[in-house]
Amino acid sequence: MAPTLSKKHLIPFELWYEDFAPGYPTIRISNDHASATIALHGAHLIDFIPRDQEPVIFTSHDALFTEGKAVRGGIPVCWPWFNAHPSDSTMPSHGFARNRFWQLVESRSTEEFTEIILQLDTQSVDIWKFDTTLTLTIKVGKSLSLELKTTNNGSTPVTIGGALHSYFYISDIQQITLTGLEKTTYLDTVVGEEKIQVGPIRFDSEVDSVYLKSDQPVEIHDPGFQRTILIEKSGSLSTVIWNPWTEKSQKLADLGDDEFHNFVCVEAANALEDVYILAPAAEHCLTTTISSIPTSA
Ligand SMILES: O=P(O)(O)OC[C@H]1O[C@H](O)[C@H](O)[C@@H](O)[C@@H]1O
Repeated sequence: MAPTLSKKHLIPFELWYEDFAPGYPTIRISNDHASATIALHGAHLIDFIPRDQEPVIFTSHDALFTEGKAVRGGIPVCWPWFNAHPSDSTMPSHGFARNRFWQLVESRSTEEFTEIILQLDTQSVDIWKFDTTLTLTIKVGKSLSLELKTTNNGSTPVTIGGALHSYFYISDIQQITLTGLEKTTYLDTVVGEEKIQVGPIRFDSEVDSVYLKSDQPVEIHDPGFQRTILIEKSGSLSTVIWNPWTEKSQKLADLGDDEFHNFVCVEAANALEDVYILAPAAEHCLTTTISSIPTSA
């Protein structure tokens, strides 16, 4: 059920609510630096557009805005596991945080950014037996930053994985290059082999790779949009790079057949072995900061 929208968090001319679809409220933010839309469902950031620039984040034209379904695109919050559940195939892919309504619990305006804090009530989730607090802090300014914080309030350890599964809007998948992951070992899940990255990443077929032991920033060089997108992160030692290419795109009902040309996912992840076992009272923060830097023609 859609959450109640408290008026006390609104900021005149800067933060307001807008229904994207019936029963699907979003938070709209607009300030001197950028604009952004965040759905209460999944705390899912849907767009981020720095002033005088192309959108930085991709969302599919065929995305569904409905309860229980994650939006194709934006920044899905994958939590408390990444991809398939490690032992139970009946559990939802990428966890449950992206498929439920969150609450807006705080907002703040500064000269540099607008900040919101969203919280998910994990106590009411029937498939989750742990006592945790999950908050997502989003800052919309010149850069976009997200901090996903898990606190273990219970008396037993909790294992946490997940990702800030960012979809980036690009001019053409065959023209971009990704740097920052050179010489890093990765699991190429398309062929099921471990490899070492040689040089920048280029795309000419499906890519679904988990870069291991990687905490370094990644840059998307996009000559078509004359910009570089810098993706920094912390609390993450795995980076997932994904583009479904032709066949897989056709199988995804909420993605247009040709839209793969215009996005690449670079995900600040806690995937495979990179999970955190939180002792009682312990916290884990997964963060990402995204900046779009214009390059000269
Ligand atoms: O379709 P979804 O559940 O949103 O997952 C979309 C993709 O997410 C990640 O990038 C995984 O590495 C992919 O294997 C998966 O296909």
